[in-house]
Amino acid sequence: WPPADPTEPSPDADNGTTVTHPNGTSQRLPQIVIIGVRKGGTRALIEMLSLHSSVAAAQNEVHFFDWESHYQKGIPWYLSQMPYAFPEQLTVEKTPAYFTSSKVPKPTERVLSDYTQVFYNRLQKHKRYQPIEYVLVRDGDINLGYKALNRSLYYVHMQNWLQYFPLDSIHVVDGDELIRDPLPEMKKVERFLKLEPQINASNFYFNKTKGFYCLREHGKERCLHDSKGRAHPHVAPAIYPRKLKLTFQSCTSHLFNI
Ligand SMILES: Nc1ncnc2c1ncn2[C@@H]1O[C@H](COP(=O)(O)OS(=O)(=O)O)[C@@H](OP(=O)(O)O)[C@H]1O
Repeated sequence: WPPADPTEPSPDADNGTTVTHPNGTSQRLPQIVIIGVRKGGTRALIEMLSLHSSVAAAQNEVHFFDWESHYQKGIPWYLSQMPYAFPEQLTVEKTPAYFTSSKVPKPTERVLSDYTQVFYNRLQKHKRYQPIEYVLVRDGDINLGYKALNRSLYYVHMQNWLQYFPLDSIHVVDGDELIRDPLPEMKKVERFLKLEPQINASNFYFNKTKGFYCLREHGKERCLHDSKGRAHPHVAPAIYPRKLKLTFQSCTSHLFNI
């Protein structure tokens, strides 16, 4: 399907939530949002979900709810970032940064507020505050100010999402399983989204060179970009203090309790 063209004029449909193309496709706000977690396999998930004929995915990360400069552009801009989809298709976008952004889970008020304000308030463009890069361990203790570490505190971030979204509207994909054996994980996603079962074993093949599963669609094979599945640097075990391991353990158990 033709990707969203940001140079096109803003949509002016009645409610601002659909733009129709002559071939019967339209841009619609996403029914599915992959909120994270960063480096958790979100690109693999959205590409694998796109194998389903009832799914149309936004190609790029949209960063609508977490980047003030995008958010200020309003719903019409968000809509313009969406793929053209046939009526029976679900639209999906993925922005892993949503998961850890404290303001994002509270969408209704923000969206309504934006909807009324956006035409009147385009004056200010804020640049995101760039956090200082912290190190993993500081003074022998865990540095929770280190972003990469903080993002891993799933329990903390999930609490925030659960304040505004019922648990049954959230599906957790196991990123390790998505790497090890993607098909069962994708079948669970299909079931959660109530999609007709369609993704099957022939959609995946293991690529020995890449060391990951790649995708096969209509006879065409493709792997994820080279930036996905890179070798990780070796970290000396001494850098992990005991406390760090305990923190991860407790987070994991909370996540499983959800
Ligand atoms: N099939 C397949 N092919 C390649 N990579 C795969 C696949 N399935 C999951 N992964 C894992 O996805 C990790 C990147 O996660 P994200 O796409 O969420 O990263 S990002 O936050 O959008 O940058 C990426 O992390 P790295 O291994 O560190 O590159 C992969 O481990």
